[in-house]
Amino acid sequence: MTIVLGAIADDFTGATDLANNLVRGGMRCLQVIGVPQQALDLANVDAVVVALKSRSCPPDEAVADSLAALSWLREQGAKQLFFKYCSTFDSTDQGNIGPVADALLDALGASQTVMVPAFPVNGRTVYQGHLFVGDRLLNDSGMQHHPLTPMQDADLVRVLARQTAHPVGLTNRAVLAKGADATRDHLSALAEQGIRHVICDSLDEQDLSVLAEATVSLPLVTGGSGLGQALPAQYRAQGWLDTITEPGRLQPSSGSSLVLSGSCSRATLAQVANFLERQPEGGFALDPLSLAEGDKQWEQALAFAFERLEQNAPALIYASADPDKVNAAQRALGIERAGQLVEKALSQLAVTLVNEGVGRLLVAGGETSGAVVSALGITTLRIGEQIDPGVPWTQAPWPGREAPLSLALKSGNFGGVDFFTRAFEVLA
Ligand SMILES: Nc1ncnc2c1ncn2[C@@H]1O[C@H](COP(=O)(O)OP(=O)(O)O)[C@@H](O)[C@H]1O
Ligand SMILES: O=C(O)[C@@H](O)C(=O)COP(=O)(O)O
Repeated sequence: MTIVLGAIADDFTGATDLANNLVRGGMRCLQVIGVPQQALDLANVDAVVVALKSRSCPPDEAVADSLAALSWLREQGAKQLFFKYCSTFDSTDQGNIGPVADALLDALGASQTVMVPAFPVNGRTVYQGHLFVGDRLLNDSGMQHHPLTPMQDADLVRVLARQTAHPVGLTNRAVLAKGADATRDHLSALAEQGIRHVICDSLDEQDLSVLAEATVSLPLVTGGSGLGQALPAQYRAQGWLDTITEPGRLQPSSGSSLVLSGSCSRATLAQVANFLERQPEGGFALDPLSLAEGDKQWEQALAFAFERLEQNAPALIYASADPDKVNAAQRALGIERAGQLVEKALSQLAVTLVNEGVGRLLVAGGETSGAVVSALGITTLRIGEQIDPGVPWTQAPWPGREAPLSLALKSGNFGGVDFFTRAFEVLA
């Protein structure tokens, strides 16, 4: 038995986002954390998403990890490979989207791939190569203040050109409007001119469906989870998939509820504020400057969580802060150290509190989720019910416990304003 799609996601929330959309497209999908070290039973699996933490690490590391994932996915017989990055194209001039895409193309011996970040249901669209978040250009959407990958240019052709030595082209909406055959011809014409990376416009699901049809035969596609939802129909049309699978039901969850947030994105800041409005006693703020001074604040956070959990009330522990506060911490500590202090504190809280009975854990932020899930030692995730577009509940087996651990990994900018409350209602 071989899989149809093998995906490499550059962060953990992005991986669950893609897995969720593949499931919604009717595929049986398993998410694995890093390259599996043991053989997996993939008999009933159509797609595997390998979650990496390769978005913000040095480009060499991102390339090495992505190539290891590629090699494992090819061993599983994947017919098509998908490099999943953020729908807001999170990257820097050094990478990692360009270097990873180049390395994957080289390893596959392929000459061209498409770049399709759009996720229209969550407001991410691309027009004339420019990325919009809702009605704002990317560089005016809040993403210009991202702590690790500030996005200060919405022109993706220009952004990607700074990350690769190869030519970057554009397939715009006028081409897509002519349909899949015309789009395929356009891509071939660009390939003949040596254009290796093609940024693709997409305004809606119809555009994504045209792109999926035009690219189903490419060895490698890249982008956001919007394309992921459109591809399964094409795999069915190719005869590679013959069933439509309903999204799986997870086992009933049990245990206390905890939210850990290291995301400073606009949506998360509003979700933190909304939770605190509803439960003024329910939150504890971490500050990297205090964490740098020693263990005192971490111990206070732990004591706070224990108190809440004893009262059977959900606890929110967050480092999420507005750009001024983040900048001040980064100036004092350096960008990397500020982030690491937060990630370490939240991960250690997760490990201690899950071992003490937390059974429903919501983590906000991609890097943060990577740190927390890795510290928990989780290796596979089953995908369950969607809370909001791009964010499903997932489950991981938890040794010594009958019920698995229920885990929601929320991308920074995803989810409605009441997400931290409603997520647990969905689970109930
Ligand atoms: N108050 C803060 N000051 C500086 N850095 C922070 C602060 N809070 C969180 N961070 C760091 O910012 C980064 C946020 O990234 P991430 O978790 O991917 O969130 P998002 O999904 O919103 O991008 C993490 O590395 C986190 O540790
Ligand atoms: O494509 C997306 O927007 C998400 O799947 C994603 O990758 C978000 O990353 P974070 O905002 O860093 O969680």
